[in-house]
Amino acid sequence: MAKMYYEVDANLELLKGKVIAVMGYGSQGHAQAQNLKDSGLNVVIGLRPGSARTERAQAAGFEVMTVEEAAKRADVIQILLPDETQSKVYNEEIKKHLTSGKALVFSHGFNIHFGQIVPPSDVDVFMVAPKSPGHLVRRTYTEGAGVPALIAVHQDASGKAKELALAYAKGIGSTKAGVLETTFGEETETDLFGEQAVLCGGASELVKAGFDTLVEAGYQPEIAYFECLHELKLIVDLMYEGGMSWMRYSVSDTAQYGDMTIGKRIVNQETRKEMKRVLEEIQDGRFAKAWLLENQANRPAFNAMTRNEANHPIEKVGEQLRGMMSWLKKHE
Ligand SMILES: NC(=O)C1=CN([C@@H]2O[C@H](COP(=O)(O)OP(=O)(O)OC[C@H]3O[C@@H](n4cnc5c(N)ncnc54)[C@H](OP(=O)(O)O)[C@@H]3O)[C@@H](O)[C@H]2O)C=CC1
Ligand SMILES: CC(=O)[C@](C)(O)C(=O)O
Repeated sequence: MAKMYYEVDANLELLKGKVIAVMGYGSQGHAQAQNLKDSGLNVVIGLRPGSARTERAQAAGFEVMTVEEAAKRADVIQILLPDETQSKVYNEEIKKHLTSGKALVFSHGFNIHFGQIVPPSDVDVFMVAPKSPGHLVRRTYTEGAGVPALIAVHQDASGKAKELALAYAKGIGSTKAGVLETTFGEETETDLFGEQAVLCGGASELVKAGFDTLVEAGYQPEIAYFECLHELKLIVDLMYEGGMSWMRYSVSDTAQYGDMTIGKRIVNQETRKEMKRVLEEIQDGRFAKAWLLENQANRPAFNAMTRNEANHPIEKVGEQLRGMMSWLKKHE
């Protein structure tokens, strides 16, 4: 069993007295910056002039400046910009200020692993990757808890890179939940695979296929939504709490029998073969190349697919039903 690191394994004092620049104030940036600040650390925010997030960051008590200014002032630079923009911003605004003794931090290994950013050898380069969407990184911290995170060291110029990574993980609350050590390559390839084949991609296609099957057979769209999306969260919550066995204990035996007999027809051997092909395309860089080229072409396919997905009937039905479920926690 891999070693997990917790509060006692991390020393926040290593970051006290250092200026931490969080570049970006989006899903991860707003959460990590606020958590670090609430942990008593000195955080500044780097954003592009005119960013819509500037006011929100200032309202949260942060000094906001350009990425270049923040990089100049910082001892620790956390790049929480979109993966596809990090290389350009790094080369134009960060690289020149990444002087000896500083630390460069990431929450996803994409740009290091695929050679889009190549830092100088005299700086620490490490990762602290929360295994959670940013908004839950913040929500769990405010509730006195934390989300699990991965750490990885790419360069250890100071001899303390891992200790600094653990201190940073403690600053965002993750040592309350548990921190696992990995490599930039393992985090990058498993994270890309997870979000494509299981979490976002696999799950949304499974939900839409189920919803479409029921609606096309003439059942009410509301019923299809409750069955295929609303209840999926509840079932996954049970898996999260106690594994497949706890979920199967909690659901009816009828459901468990159907689960164990029909499930393998839905996610079958062909699905597993396709998952292996998806992983190969991640490992050999084909996905990374497609994503970087898509951005260089100003995202024609990304924009078209986003528009088409937003028009799927499940989105309208879901919006109407969520409005009726007053108990549902609305996202910030
Ligand atoms: N989303 C998540 O839950 C997770 C994300 N990660 C990783 O965290 C990193 C950040 O992702 P995420 O938080 O989702 O990103 P978001 O898209 O939510 O936020 C990006 C931030 O960067 C700013 N930004 C965009 N372009 C520029 C630019 N050229 N110059 C300066 N600032 C810019 C945006 O502000 P504006 O556009 O207003 O300028 C925004 O504040 C990525 O590496 C991602 O892989 C890791 C784990 C989970
Ligand atoms: C939340 C997370 O880690 C994801 C899905 O991989 C991402 O948003 O990058």
